[in-house]
Amino acid sequence: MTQTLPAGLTITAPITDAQREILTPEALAFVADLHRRFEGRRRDLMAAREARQAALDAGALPDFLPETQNVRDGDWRISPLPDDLKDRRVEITGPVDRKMIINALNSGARVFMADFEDASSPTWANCVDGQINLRDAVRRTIRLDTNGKTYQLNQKTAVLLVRPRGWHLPEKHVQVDGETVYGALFDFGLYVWHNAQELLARGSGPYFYLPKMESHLEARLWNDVFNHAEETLGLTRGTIKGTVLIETILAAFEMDEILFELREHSAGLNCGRWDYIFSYIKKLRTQPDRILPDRAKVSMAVPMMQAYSKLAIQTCHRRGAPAIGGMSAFIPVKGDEAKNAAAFEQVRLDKEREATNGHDGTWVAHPGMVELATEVFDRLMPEPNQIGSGKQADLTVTAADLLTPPDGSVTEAGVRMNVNVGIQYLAAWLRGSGAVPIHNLMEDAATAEISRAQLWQWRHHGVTLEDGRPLTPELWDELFDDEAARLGEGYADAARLFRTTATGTPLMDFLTLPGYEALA
Ligand SMILES: CC(=O)SCCNC(=O)CCNC(=O)[C@H](O)C(C)(C)COP(=O)(O)OP(=O)(O)OC[C@H]1O[C@@H](n2cnc3c(N)ncnc32)[C@H](O)[C@@H]1OP(=O)(O)O
Ligand SMILES: O=CC(=O)O
Ligand SMILES: [Mg+2]
Repeated sequence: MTQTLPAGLTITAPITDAQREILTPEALAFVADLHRRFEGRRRDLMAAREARQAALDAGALPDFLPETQNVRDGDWRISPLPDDLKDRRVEITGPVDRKMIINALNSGARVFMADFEDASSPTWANCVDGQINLRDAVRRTIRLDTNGKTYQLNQKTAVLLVRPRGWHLPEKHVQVDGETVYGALFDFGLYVWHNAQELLARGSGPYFYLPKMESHLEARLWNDVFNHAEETLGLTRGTIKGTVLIETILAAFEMDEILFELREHSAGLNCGRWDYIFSYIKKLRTQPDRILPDRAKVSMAVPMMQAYSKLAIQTCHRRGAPAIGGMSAFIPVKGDEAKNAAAFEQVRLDKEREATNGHDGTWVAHPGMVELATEVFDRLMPEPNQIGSGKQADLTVTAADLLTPPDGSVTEAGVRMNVNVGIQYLAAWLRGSGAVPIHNLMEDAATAEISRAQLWQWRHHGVTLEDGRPLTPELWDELFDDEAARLGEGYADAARLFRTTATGTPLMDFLTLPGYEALA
């Protein structure tokens, strides 16, 4: 069977019969229309990111924007939340793999975020088969027979949210009028085209998580995309809902503005703590007084991360919006009772901190953590959410609170750990797996980004290690090469790529961009 493509659109990848059901001429025409309308603005916004980075490289610091003071001072609220997004106490996340989708929807969590972003390696097969899986999940026909086991949906399942790729990631297999289509519009467009009406008929809606934004103008672009999609698909204005991940240091200064831009479409904010740390390092990379200690020491308990989380809670609640917490990397440990108990204890402490601060829900990485997180939020959040709780209402967060790095040193073990985990993760990503357990922790693209950005920052500034030795380029090379050698020849390609992303000048924007060139 040959594929009829809309005028001007080409696909440079093989298409299976099953994928043809997603890549229909009508759905692709919708994607092409989104591209033609919005690609110019996307490109301008990426150029604005570069200009902002140049100012930060020259020594500027992020601050609250003077030109949007009226938005911060104004008395407005987001549109009322749909019923199925009022109580989001526990949200599980995972890649768009068929088994994971079924397991996550059955996990007992209130919400499942199906991820085309940090947890997915964006191979063509992952991206398009992920859409097949989501279509079947929405229609409740999803089923998998594997290893002698049948997977299908329980009667009661989680509410489905989808995270498309960020504004920066191309979908290299699709061109419109000779230009590459970007992943955000491809993932969003296909999902909303195939599922919006079906979701509404089933009492839910087209709901999204929006990643990695750096300004309210990027949120405005998503809002305009939503408006246009609603008009095209005959949906009532405000049907599409987006929860924005505050996971860049710049977005932390524009939380009110982001909610305002999306106010008809907003379902709140989330603290994407991993990319937030990556963004802090990346944006302030040239500034010697902003060096972070070992990755493991930048926990949610440190002042700068507490300021970020509490500001998200205060901002959201003032606007009638939920403030969802973030992800703890701990997952159940098989075959070691003590380590397993310690992992559960870490998650319990993290979720208790979030619920006590006033978050309206949290993320877990594994079905084994759903019960624990639910118990914590049931105990500390008796209402469906904490929007009216008044928690953090009197808080004052300054720019310095968000920008002051935590105390703590850089150690040889910290350098080695970043190299080891970064290479292992990248090797898995290059093989098509975007989320993997490493040293009993869940790791995804954001881990690798933090790791290589730290390695770059520590090398660039020649930090002094805790034991007094300066991290010279020679010592850095020695530690890197030693860790890479320990992993063995099977990791050579990943090690080479990881090294480039941890040393190139200036620091590369995203390791997934050069990585994507190597993906099928
Ligand atoms: C920074 C951020 O962006 S965080 C958000 C993005 N990251 C993620 O979403 C990562 C989510 N987590 C995962 O992908 C997985 O937990 C992993 C890859 C880390 C570990 O997965 P596994 O190696 O399969 O773990 P494990 O063997 O313990 O799994 C046991 C069962 O739970 C299932 N499972 C594990 N994690 C999940 C999940 N997040 N969603 C659904 N099912 C899951 C497995 O499929 C397996 O099912 P089975 O018994 O039917 O075969
Ligand atoms: O996407 C979530 C994060 O922490 O990064
Ligand atoms: Mg992230």
